[in-house]
Amino acid sequence: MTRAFLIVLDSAGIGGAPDAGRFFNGTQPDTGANTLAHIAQACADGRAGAGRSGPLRLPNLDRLGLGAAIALASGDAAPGLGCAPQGLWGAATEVSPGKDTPSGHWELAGVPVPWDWHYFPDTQPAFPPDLSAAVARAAGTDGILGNCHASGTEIVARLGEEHLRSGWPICYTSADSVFQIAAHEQAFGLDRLLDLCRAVAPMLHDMRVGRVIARPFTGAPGQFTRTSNRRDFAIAPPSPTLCDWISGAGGTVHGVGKIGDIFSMQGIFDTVKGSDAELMGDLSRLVDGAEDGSLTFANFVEFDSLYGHRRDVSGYARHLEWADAELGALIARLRPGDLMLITADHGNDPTWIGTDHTRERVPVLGAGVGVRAVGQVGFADIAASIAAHLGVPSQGPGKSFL
Ligand SMILES: O=P(O)(O)O[C@H]1O[C@H](CO)[C@@H](O)[C@H]1O
Ligand SMILES: [Mn+2]
Ligand SMILES: [Mn+2]
Repeated sequence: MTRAFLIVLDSAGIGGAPDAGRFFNGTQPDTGANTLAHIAQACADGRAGAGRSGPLRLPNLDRLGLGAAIALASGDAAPGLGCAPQGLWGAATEVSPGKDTPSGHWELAGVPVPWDWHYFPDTQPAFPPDLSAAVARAAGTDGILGNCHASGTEIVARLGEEHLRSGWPICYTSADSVFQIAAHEQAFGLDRLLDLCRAVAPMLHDMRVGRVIARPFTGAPGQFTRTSNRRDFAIAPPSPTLCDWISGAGGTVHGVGKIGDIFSMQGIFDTVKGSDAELMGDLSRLVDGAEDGSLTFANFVEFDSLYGHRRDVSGYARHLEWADAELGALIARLRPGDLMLITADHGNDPTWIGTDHTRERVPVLGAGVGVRAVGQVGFADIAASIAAHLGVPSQGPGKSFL
């Protein structure tokens, strides 16, 4: 009996990326960014006391080797973490030329990104006129709102009322290769928003823009809130990923959270979506019920979307402490032959300047294979290791660390 669980804590980086100086938040390079170490430091210094208090408490992740992984990746202090590891632990470095979710996940699944993404300039307007016109045409409106770099919650608060008045979709981008469309679920219509994103996605993908993201929101002016009906329309991976290797060999791949969107469902048998709390329930059911030979591939996005981009240190710390307790309970229920790897796809340091992701190494923490220091590895080695665990040939550049 062998099964694998690959869990991505979206944006839970641990610093130390050797190429961080080539990635930016505004004009400031990401050199020195360290999502988890800086959160631990803020907690220890009493700067993360909203809804929680004291040092960062992650006993289950630390027992696997989180504190040791942070020290290995960056040498930065992470107060409260750093007990003697009792699991598999190491730090992974990305080679893809992007610090976004598809780049990270594809490389974790054995496929580094072979092209340079297209990014929109931080100018107003940010989008070329023919693109804005094509989006308005597809929406059946006389124009679009936004047309700039923005944080999603900020732009909805600023332009939501005008959106209700004009009916025009709010289009914005970021330091990532994304084209995001925000619209009111009831006034504009959720299905209409999803249809619009689906319609314009091929045009954006042809430009090598990684994702078109539907950003539905609800509520009245002054209290707009985004809903969990977000949907990512991503470019398909350039070559077969871990999901295809496994499904091609007859295994089942279950997606939890954004995984189906990130891989355009390629090689994925089924997928569930919802809040992180709902997804943890889904993951728990799969720990009980996933088949022999299967991969359960889960993404928990709220670290990134609710706390990292919002630069909310206390919120990020609370979510980490919640996830630590939940994952600890799941680890205790693993069966002989199960491998659970816990990692991340990029950083999003909530103590950093700006609102964008940060280029960082990520933790590699494993349960089910005893105590093992795997050292510095590559993202693609994670795919090779899971393939090896499941007895499936690896088709990527990575090497198994098992
Ligand atoms: O500010 P919000 O809308 O959350 O958007 C963020 O989420 C996008 C995708 O993860 C990033 O590119 C960033 O723009
Ligand atoms: Mn991500
Ligand atoms: Mn993000």
